[in-house]
Amino acid sequence: TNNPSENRQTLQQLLTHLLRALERRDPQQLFAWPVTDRIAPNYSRLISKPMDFETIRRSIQSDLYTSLNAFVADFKLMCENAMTYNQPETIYYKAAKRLLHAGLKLTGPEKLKTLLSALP
Ligand SMILES: COc1ccc(C(=O)NC2CCC2)cc1-c1cc(C(C)=O)n2cccnc12
Repeated sequence: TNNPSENRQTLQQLLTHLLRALERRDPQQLFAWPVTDRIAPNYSRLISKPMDFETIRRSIQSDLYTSLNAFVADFKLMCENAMTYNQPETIYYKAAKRLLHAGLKLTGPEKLKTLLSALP
């Protein structure tokens, strides 16, 4: 519809659905909350824009994302941060790589067509 508030609500519903689908692929909840310097030494010095699923959820709820692309950009940032800070042989790097590929498939044009066709 061309009703902005309806469109915003639909986008929020879509993003919340995608967020849940992505969170399911992080059963160990390694991406659920912000990484602290306590569990990852020097993290805040090395990673300039931290991102995690809880922060993404808050952004959806406060209408920070006005497009799917903005949501996907934060998701990719979250995965890329983990592949920057952690060495390739760590569980965090490997989990981030798997999550990134799963996420890009989920938000790719093919899958989105089916999702969008299911919307009201
Ligand atoms: C919210 O962040 C976390 C929360 C919990 C855990 C955790 O449960 N780690 C145990 C699984 C093997 C030790 C790890 C992390 C964690 C994420 C990350 C990321 C995402 O880089 N990380 C990097 C180094 C050390 N720990 C972590």
